[in-house]
Amino acid sequence: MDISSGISGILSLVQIVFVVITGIYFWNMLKNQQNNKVSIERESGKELEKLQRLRRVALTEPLAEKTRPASLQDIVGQEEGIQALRAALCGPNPQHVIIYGPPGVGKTAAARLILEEAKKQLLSPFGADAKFVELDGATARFDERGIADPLIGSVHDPIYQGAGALGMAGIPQPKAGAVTKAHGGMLFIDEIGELHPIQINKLLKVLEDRKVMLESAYYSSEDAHVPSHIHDIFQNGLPADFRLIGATTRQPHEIPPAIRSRCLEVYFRSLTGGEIGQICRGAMEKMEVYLPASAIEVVQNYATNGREAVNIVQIAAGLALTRGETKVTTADVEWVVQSGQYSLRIDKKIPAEPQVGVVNGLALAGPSAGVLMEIEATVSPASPGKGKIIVTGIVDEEEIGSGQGKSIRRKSLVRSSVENVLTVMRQSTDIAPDDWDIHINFPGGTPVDGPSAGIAIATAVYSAIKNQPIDHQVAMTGELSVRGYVKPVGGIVAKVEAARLAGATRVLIPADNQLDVFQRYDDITVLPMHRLEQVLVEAMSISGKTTEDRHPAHSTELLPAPALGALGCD
Ligand SMILES: Nc1ncnc2c1ncn2[C@@H]1O[C@H](COP(=O)(O)OP(=O)(O)OP(=O)(O)O)[C@@H](O)[C@H]1O
Repeated sequence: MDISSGISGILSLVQIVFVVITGIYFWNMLKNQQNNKVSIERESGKELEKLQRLRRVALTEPLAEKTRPASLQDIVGQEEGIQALRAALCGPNPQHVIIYGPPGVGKTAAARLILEEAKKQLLSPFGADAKFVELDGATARFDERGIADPLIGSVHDPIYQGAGALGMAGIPQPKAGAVTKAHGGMLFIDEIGELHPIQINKLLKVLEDRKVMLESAYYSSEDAHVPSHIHDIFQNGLPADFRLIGATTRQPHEIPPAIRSRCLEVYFRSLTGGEIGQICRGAMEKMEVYLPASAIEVVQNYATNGREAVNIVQIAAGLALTRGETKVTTADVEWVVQSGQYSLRIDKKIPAEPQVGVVNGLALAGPSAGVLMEIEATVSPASPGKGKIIVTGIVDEEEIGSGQGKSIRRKSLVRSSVENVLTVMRQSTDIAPDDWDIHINFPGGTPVDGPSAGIAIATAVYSAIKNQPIDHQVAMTGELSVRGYVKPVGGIVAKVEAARLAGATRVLIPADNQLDVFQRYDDITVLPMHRLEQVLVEAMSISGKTTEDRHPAHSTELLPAPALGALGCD
């Protein structure tokens, strides 16, 4: 055997060993892959089985869903608000809307139903498949890096999206947000006042453009690997033509003006005890249980809104149903209000009889929640020109503009109103307020502020000094200028409504606040006031004559100087 044949033998052996090793390597690799596949399939099989087991479990329909209003007619007490919603959204040119109102009075329920109502209209642009998309402004936080934004949408860049096919190929993927999901339908943003200012700005841009433009540093219009639909999205935007319904428990002035100016503003009001009772009876029927009148009365006394009413009925019904009964007892409801620590609801009513120095003022307890607010004044003689003023039950000082980088502290507006009242009296009347110690009180435990109590404060002080009672069936609201003019105030509809619900027969409002809708009320007369003299005549005329007797057709002309001879017209 020569050397060369020995070498070639060794080489062949090495080759064989190499081939065997490579073969074993690939065989192992295949086996591993096979094993992986089998274990993934086994794992996936187990998960699927778990999922199917979960899907087979179904509880009965929750009582909260059973009691949810199924049509706009089921929503109690919000006729005006629903009419405004219909006008805004059910016509041929629907508008964006913001619904203001206290919590739990039917804002969400109405918004959820209005799209279906709109679809019934022949000229409505909403198609049969138009979607209603909901988002909660309080939880819809966006990511400042733009990686996730449930409202506007975002781009999953390859670096974040993992090893999917498009990610591997380095292609950014646009992800639609709620504005695009709502395209062609309605986008409902509950608690819209809680959205971050940047989100509001982005939303405004979408409302303006009716589409969303998305950006990514990973996108190149030249890249031939990018699929055409992604080119299309980056170049033309994602469609986002929808109508916005925002709901908020905040006051209108707390909502950014830019969004307010693009929306029709709709107000839902707080519910009366009677309306709470009606909601209670509706819930009872839907839950197929029975509550005696005394139990409904307990709910009426403790629930301050529709949601609380329905919750109390649900828990009380739960107690009865677990006993195997469908009759809910008054004791069940009492137990729920005690254990739930509900507070007794106080529906403010007008006083039983005329009193000296006590006047029914009107205030706002929310954007569309008016309340009757008693204002009382007492006086005692002081040394001439040395009288003191005490004002209690008010906000002393308030901070405004906080949270927006700048805040200022200002003196209470009620205190300013008191000073205006005294100026008017000093200048134009035969009474000298500086000769009296005057105590003005706003009872009720909730500090009040705002200028709209001006005419009420003046009436209370005037009545106390003159020792002349004020008609207990009159309520009033209006700012008083230092020259004795009655200036307009906010929330007039809610305030008139509160006066009406409290049992007032006449309500005095600034002439500039007069609305046609007030003519429709048949249980209260709304009288427009220009000057304080008119206010005093109306407030202190308790001879039993009606307003019609005194001023036919509710004349808004300036009255002659009042017989009271106190305040002169200027
Ligand atoms: N006016 C109403 N008429 C009938 N049911 C009502 C009314 N208001 C509230 N409810 C009941 O309370 C539930 C909750 O009401 P809804 O969510 O509509 O209130 P909301 O005003 O949107 O409150 P929030 O501001 O807290 O979201 C409803 O599903 C309904 O069962």
